[in-house]
Amino acid sequence: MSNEILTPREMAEADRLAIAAGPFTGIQLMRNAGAAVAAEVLRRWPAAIRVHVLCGPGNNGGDGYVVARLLADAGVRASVWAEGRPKAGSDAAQAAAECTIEAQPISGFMPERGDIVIDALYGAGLSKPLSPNAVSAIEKCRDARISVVAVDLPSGISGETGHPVGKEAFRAAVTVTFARKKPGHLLHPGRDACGELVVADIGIGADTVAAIGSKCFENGPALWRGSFPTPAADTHKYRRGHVAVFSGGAASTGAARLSALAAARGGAGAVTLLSPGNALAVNAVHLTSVMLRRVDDADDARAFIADRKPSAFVLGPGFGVGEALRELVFAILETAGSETSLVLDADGITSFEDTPASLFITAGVESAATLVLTPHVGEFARLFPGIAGDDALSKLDKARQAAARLHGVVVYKGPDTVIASPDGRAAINSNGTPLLATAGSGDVLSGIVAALLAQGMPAFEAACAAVWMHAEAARRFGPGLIAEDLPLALLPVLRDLVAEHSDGSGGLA
Ligand SMILES: NC(=O)C1=CN([C@@H]2O[C@H](COP(=O)(O)OP(=O)(O)OC[C@H]3O[C@@H](n4cnc5c(N)ncnc54)[C@H](O)[C@@H]3O)[C@@H](O)[C@H]2O)[C@@H](O)CC1
Ligand SMILES: [K+]
Repeated sequence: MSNEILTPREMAEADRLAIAAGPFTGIQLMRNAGAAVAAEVLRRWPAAIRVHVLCGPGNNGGDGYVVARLLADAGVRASVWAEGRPKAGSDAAQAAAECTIEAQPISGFMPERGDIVIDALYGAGLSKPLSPNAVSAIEKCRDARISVVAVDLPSGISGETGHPVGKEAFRAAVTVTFARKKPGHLLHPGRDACGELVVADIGIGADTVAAIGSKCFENGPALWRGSFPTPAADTHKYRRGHVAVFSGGAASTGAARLSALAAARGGAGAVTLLSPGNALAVNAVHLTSVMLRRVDDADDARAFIADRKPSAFVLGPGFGVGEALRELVFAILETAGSETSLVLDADGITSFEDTPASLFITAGVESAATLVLTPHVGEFARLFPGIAGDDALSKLDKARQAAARLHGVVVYKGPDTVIASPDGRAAINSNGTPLLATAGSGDVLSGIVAALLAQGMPAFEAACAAVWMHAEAARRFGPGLIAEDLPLALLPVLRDLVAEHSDGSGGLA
C-alpha cells in the first residue's frame, strides 16, 4: 500500500528504521530529499533565474542547503537565507558544509517579483510559532506574489493537525514531501497552504513504512476496492440488500426520498421508505420503484423489522428532533441484530444532544446493530462537546476518539472528511469539492453508505467508499449540481468501479 498517512512522529520513526536498515545513511536520505525538491523546481521553472532558499536550523534546513547546492550546480542564481545554524555534527551541518553558497541572515531576505522561494525553514520539527523574521519573510513573499516551493510542509503548519502553530504560515504553490503524506497535508487549512502536493520517493521502502503500522490512510478505491460489492450472476433483489429509510412528517419528506433514491442507485436491491401516516400520500405520489410502508412509532418499526428483515436503515434526514426518533434508534439497535446497520444523520444526531451516553451505551452492546454516524462540524460538537472543544486535537484525532466512544463508525464531514472506525483505523478524504456544499447532499451520502452496508460491505469500508463516490460524482457532474442530481451522477463512478473490479485493471487510483 502507498496510501498510508504518517504522523510526523511516525515519519521520524520511519527515517530511523530506514537508516538502521540501510542502504542509505541520514545524509544520503537528506541528499535524496533535496534532489527531489531541486528536480521539481527545475521541471516547473526551467527558466528560473533567481531562487532564494530559506534554511532553518534543523533537518528541514538541511534539505534546503542540498537544494541550493544542486540549483547552483544547474546554473541557477541561488542565494541562501538562514535562520539559526545547524547543530555541529548533524546531517544538516554536513549538508550546509557541502553547499558553498554563503548563508546570509534571513532578516536581509528581499525577493522580487519573478523570483522563486524555497521554504526550508521548518518541517516536521516545528514546535512553536514562527519568529518575527520568518513571519516577515512570509509577508514579503505574499507582497511580491512569489511562487513558494515548500520543503516537506509550508513552514508554520503543523504536520500533525494541519493548523498553523502560530498565526502565520507560508502558502506554497507546490509542496514536496517525502515517502508518505502527513495528516497536515490533507487536513484544512494545511491542505490549502500546501498548494500542489508532490510525494517524493527518497529511498524509504514500503516495508519500512509498513513496519510503522500506521492505521491512517488517504481515502480512495485502493483502500476498499477489495470489499466493494459486485452483484453475482445468480443474485436477486433481496440478496443485494434491503435499505429502509425513515421519512419525516408531511412537510419534510424530501430528505428521506433523496436518501432512498441514493440507496437504490448505490446498489441496494430493494429500498423501502418508512413513512408516518400523515405523510403517506405525499410520499406515494413521488415514489415508483422505492416501496412505501406506514411506520408511526417504534412498535411499527419493530413489526417491520420482524416482517421484512431489512439489512440497513437511514434515520435522521428531515425526521425532526426528539423522543420519537430516539425510540426508533433504540428499537433498531436492540432488535434488528448485529448483521444490520443504522446510518444516523442530521436530526438523528441532534436528538441525542442531551443524552449522548444513552446512544453510546446502546451501540456498545455486542448484539447491537452496527452504527454509522455522519455529523458535520456542528452536529459533531453537539454529541462530543469535550472532544470537539479540545484545540490540541486534530480533526483526525477527534474523529478517532469519537468513534471509540460511540462504538461505531464516525464520518466527520467537511471539506476534509475524516472516517474513523472504533478499531482505530481512519481515513482522510481528499477528493472533496465545494460543489457538495448544497442542501440535501448529506442525505444522499447517508443513502449511499446504507446501500453499501446493505450489500455486505464492512462499515468502515462502506463509509469510506460512500464518501469518495459522493465527491467523485459531484466532481464529474460539475457546476450547477444540486442534490437531486447526485444519485444519477453516481452512474459513471459506479461504472468505472465495477469495470475495474471485473477486469482487475485498477482504472481508478
Ligand atoms: N533523516 C531524516 O530525518 C530526514 C529528514 N528530512 C527533513 O527533516 C525535517 C525534520 O527535521 P527536524 O526534526 O530537524 O525538524 P525541523 O527542521 O522542522 O526543525 C527543527 C529545529 O527547529 C527548531 N524550531 C522548531 N520550531 C521553531 C520555530 N518556530 N522557530 C525557531 N526554531 C524552531 C527546533 O528547536 C529544532 O532545532 C523534515 O521536515 C524533512 O524536511 C529529510 O531530509 C529526509 C530525511
Ligand atoms: K518547510
